[in-house]
Amino acid sequence: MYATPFLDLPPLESAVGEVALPGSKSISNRVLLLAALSEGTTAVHDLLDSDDTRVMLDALVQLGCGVRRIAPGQVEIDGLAGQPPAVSARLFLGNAGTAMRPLTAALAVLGGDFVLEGVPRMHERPIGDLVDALRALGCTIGYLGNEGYPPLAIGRPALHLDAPIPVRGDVSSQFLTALLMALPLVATERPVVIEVQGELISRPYVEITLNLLQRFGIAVEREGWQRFTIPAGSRYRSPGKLHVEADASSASYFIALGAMAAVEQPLRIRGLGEESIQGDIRFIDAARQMGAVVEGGANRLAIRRGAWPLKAIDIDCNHIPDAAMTLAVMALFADGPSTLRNIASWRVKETDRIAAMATEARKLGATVEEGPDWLRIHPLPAGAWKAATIHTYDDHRVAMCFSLAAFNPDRLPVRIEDPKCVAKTFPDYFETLFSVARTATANIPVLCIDGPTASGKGTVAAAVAARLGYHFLDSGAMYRVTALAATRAGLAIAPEQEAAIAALARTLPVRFLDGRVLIGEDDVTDAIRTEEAGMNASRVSALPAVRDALVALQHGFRRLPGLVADGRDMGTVIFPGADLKVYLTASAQTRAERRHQQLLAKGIPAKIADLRADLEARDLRDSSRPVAPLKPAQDALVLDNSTATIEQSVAQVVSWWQGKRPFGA
Ligand SMILES: Nc1ncnc2c1ncn2[C@@H]1O[C@H](COP(=O)(O)OP(=O)(O)O)[C@@H](O)[C@H]1O
Ligand SMILES: Nc1ccn([C@@H]2O[C@H](COP(=O)(O)OP(=O)(O)O)[C@@H](O)[C@H]2O)c(=O)n1
Repeated sequence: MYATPFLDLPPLESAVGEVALPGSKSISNRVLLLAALSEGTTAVHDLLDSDDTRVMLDALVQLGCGVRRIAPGQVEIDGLAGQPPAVSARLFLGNAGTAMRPLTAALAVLGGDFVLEGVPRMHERPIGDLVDALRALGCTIGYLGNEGYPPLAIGRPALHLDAPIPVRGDVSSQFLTALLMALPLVATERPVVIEVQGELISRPYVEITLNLLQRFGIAVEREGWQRFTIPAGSRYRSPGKLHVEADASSASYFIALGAMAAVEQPLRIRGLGEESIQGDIRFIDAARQMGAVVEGGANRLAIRRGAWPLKAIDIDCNHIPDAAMTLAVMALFADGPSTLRNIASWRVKETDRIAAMATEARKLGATVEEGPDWLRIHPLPAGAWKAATIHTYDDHRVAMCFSLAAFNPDRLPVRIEDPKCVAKTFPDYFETLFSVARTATANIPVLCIDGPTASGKGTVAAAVAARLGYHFLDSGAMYRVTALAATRAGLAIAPEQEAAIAALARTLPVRFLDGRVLIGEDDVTDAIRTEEAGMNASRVSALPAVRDALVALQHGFRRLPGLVADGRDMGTVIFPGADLKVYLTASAQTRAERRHQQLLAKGIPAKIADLRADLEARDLRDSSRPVAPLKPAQDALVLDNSTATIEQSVAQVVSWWQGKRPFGA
């Protein structure tokens, strides 16, 4: 996950390969609650690991449920068989509508002393229609903030279930889902009837609910989409084991990606097929209308670009409310204006999604018209795109949708603010995107930090990389590893052994893993950091054939979404076209003192004067060698940080970087 303030997506050109998607959020949270309400233990496989499922699991633990995390994506839940042993709890449900609504209903009919609350946005998402329905059947629910919105206080009910229970269906289908999941708990002696008032929106989500209720032993009788009867004698029983399908809404971004960018080979999706029980699988039909070529199997999909530009679409989105947001960005690549209709529910989601999509698409240069329940997006021709900073409103779908704008024909980058908001349903969304997206190497930004030893290059470069979400290349480590491997192989670090050391360097099984450096399985992180290893590295690095041998390895670090490279010749030789080159330096005395501190911290005694003499010798060798000598690139910005702190140096480099980006303020 990218926990950076923003993530810059370089211009992307095509997509190829296969993705495995996280489990469905809708199925995951329903299954967790149903398992909790059942008799017996349920083993849930392929569960989505995200913010929304985490708050649900935490709530179930607080309610006294046995929850065992067996492996990533696998939990076991001991059902409460309808009676929460905890009679009072204060549950924090984040921004998860799929936790708030069903838990409200279930706890209100079971009764107790509960408070249900969430993040500020959750307290702006209406729940009044569900509360009205629950109060009508005798539940005790109070509003702790604004009337009609969470947080809620739940007390003990005096239930009367003889008359049909009315619930509005035209604001959120989650109200009906909540009642359908709660009422089997009290339909023991007589049937319970629910009547939907108004047109039921988002029906496919109700179908998921009915399908899962069935698996947990509850056969709801349905008359049209207006009347639902929970039969007398209903009792939740665990199905034992249950697999969660991959999330069809998450798949929409990759279906769109295939339609836009899988030109030669199809893009493949695992864990989801055309027969999915999730309504958003019908996004496939919309994508096909826009020109995608989609082939589906039982548990896989393959998507290719068909029509290009995409074909404009005019579509009622009631059946695919979440995935339809993806169409809004695809519409920018269409052959005419596209209209998305019947999307009033977007206004009460994580944010007002109609306003959000319109505002952000306009930043890209698009013409967008919006109404109370519709959106019309005009295509954005080549030459008219702008490099935009996309605000994401703590809404995972806004972030994921707009990532597709990186495929714009003007080859402009797109900045996504707060990229970690995708954690709600798809924590590794951007990593998954980068695993299949392709672009010319020249499009991948590089920031170089070169300079003499102990100037702070490594420290500053790693911090800048972390701030930007970029990869980090510590090129010095490669020379250090090569020198160590040569010494261990009994090779003298001298010109006579140049060819042999170069051959060794070319096939060295070196790996960089979470700050550790490995040769094969051998962890050499500490061994390469001694002063002696630094001096040997300096010697080995003066051998031209060795430098040559390490070029490809260094170029290999230039991967999406970008690279910060630290060394001596990053800006002069390895990445001469880098977007920003910084030459970081400090006085010899300051650098010797820093090294001294560094060694002391490791418990290694040293004298500042000796260290200074050593580093001056190293500077001299590094800067006087004929091949790739240490010197600032002509277009480098020099930063003498003798009197600056690490944080000040990092801030200066990031600020220079921002100045080079096309996003404006
Ligand atoms: N601006 C700075 N002010 C104070 N100490 C610094 C500064 N920059 C780096 N250091 C410290 O100096 C030491 C050497 O930094 P390092 O990043 O290893 O340098 P290099 O990679 O250039 O050899 C580290 O212990 C680091 O924490
Ligand atoms: N791009 C690079 C990086 C390091 N080197 C050499 O490798 C040695 C060790 O590099 P390093 O960056 O780990 O060293 P420090 O600056 O941390 O002391 C340097 O003294 C350089 O001689 C190089 O020649 N080219």
